[in-house]
Parts: sequence; structure tokens; C-alpha cells
Amino acid sequence: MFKMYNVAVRMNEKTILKDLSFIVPKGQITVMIGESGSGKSTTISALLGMLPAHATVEGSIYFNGQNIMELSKQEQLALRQKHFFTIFQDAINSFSPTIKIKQQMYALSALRKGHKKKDFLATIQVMLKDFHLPENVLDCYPFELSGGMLQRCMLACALYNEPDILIADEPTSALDMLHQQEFIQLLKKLHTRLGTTILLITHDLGVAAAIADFILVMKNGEMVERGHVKDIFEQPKHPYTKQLVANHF
Ligand SMILES: Nc1ncnc2c1ncn2[C@@H]1O[C@H](COP(=O)(O)OP(=O)(O)OP(=O)(O)O)[C@@H](O)[C@H]1O
Repeated sequence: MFKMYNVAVRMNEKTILKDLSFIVPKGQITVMIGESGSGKSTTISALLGMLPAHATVEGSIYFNGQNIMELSKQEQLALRQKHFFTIFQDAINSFSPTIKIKQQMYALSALRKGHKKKDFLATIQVMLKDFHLPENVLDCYPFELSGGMLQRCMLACALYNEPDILIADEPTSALDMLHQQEFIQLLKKLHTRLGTTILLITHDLGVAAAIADFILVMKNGEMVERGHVKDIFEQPKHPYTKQLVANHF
């Protein structure tokens, strides 16, 4: 579905990503793991065109066979809005503090679907129930909800938008154990229902083992190993992956 090919990123004279190449297959859940500072978020930022202006990016990013790096900034933005939906680590920072959840979810969804407010409300209310969120959640301000509830609102938005690709950058790291598991179950549900292609970033191997079809292992800005979840956990090849897996069990 999309592929990064020989991507290198430099910032402040420092090489952050080195010659990164990988595929995220259609309809599969690909999980990127690796220690803090290994370059996971930078990879996502490169994919989403969100790197700082001073960053230099080389290489190609293919989506449906098209190298999006060859498109104008405007075309890239339109393509990402149409096909990608992203959930970030800190749900509270994903919402504006002074606007009610309903308006914000509608704005996020209207961008893609152009649906009427009435249709949106009817559909989203069913989804919220499905996601164990109280009915009045739409009339709340973000500060009135827990981190777990806000992440579930984001996931409901993702479900409503039916993106081709869902990117989730450490979506559970700010949640407690119970809410982490609940979020992962809902993510699985979304994947089962829509067959969404998912790229999930985490440093939690338990999360990776629970949900991944494929795993990408990052270390120091390089991808040191990639493979099917079973192979990574049962027969890791790279010393770093071996160490990660050994520490997990
Ligand atoms: N704007 C920037 N300017 C310079 N260096 C940066 C910038 N942003 C990130 N880096 C560096 O790039 C490297 C990779 O950071 P990145 O945030 O991608 O890692 P990560 O694997 O996502 O880490 P974490 O799990 O802690 O989020 C780090 O050494 C970081 O200090």
C-alpha cells in the first residue's frame, strides 16, 4: 500500500534516518518498534510531511505506486488528507481546549467526507456507544474527558473517516494498563471491520505482539530487522531484536 525507499533525513547537521526502506502492506497491521530516539516518530513525520523546514529529506515515498515526494506541497497535503488519518501519542494535545468535542470531531471528519452534520451525528453516536463512551461526550470540552476517552474519540473519528491508512504514533503510551488494552482491542475491531492498513508505532512489545502482522525494528535511525510477527518473536536474527525479545519475556 505504501513504501518508503532509501529515505534519509538530516536535521541540524545530524543524520536522523539512514537509508530507510520498508513496505506497509495493504490491509495489514505493521508495527514499528525500537528504543527511544531510534527514529520512529521522525519516520512518521517524513511520511506525513511534518518535518521542520530545516530538515533535508532524500529518497522516495510511494503511495499506490506514486512517488509522493515528486508532488507539490499542496498535492501532497491533499493526498494525505484524503487517504491518511493519524492518531498521536497525547490525545489532549490533539484537541483544541476551547472547542467542544462535537465540533472538533465534525471538523476532522468533514475534511474527508464532506458529510452533512445530521448524518455525521447519527453515525458517530452509534460509534461512541460502541466505543463505550457516554452520550454526553460530544458536548464536553477536552479537559472534561480522560486521556483514554479522548483517544477513543480519535479512534471513532478514524472509524468514521474510513481512511486507507491509519497511522498511530504511540497511541497508548499515555494510558494506564486497562485503557491500553481497551484501545488495542478497539483498534483491532476497526481493522477487522474495515480492513484498514495500519502503521502503529510503539516501544511496548506486548502491544506489538498483541496486534501486529508485521514488525519493523528500528535502532539508531536504521531499520535493523523486519518480518512477520511470529518470526520476529520466535526467531529474531539481529542482536538488537534478540535483546528486545529476550527482555520482553
Ligand atoms: N527537530 C529536531 N532537530 C534535531 N534532532 C531531532 C529533531 N527531532 C528529533 N531529533 C532527533 O532525532 C532522533 C530520533 O528522534 P525520534 O523522535 O524520531 O525518535 P523515536 O524513536 O520516535 O523516540 P521516542 O520513542 O522517544 O518518541 C533523536 O536523536 C532526536 O533527538
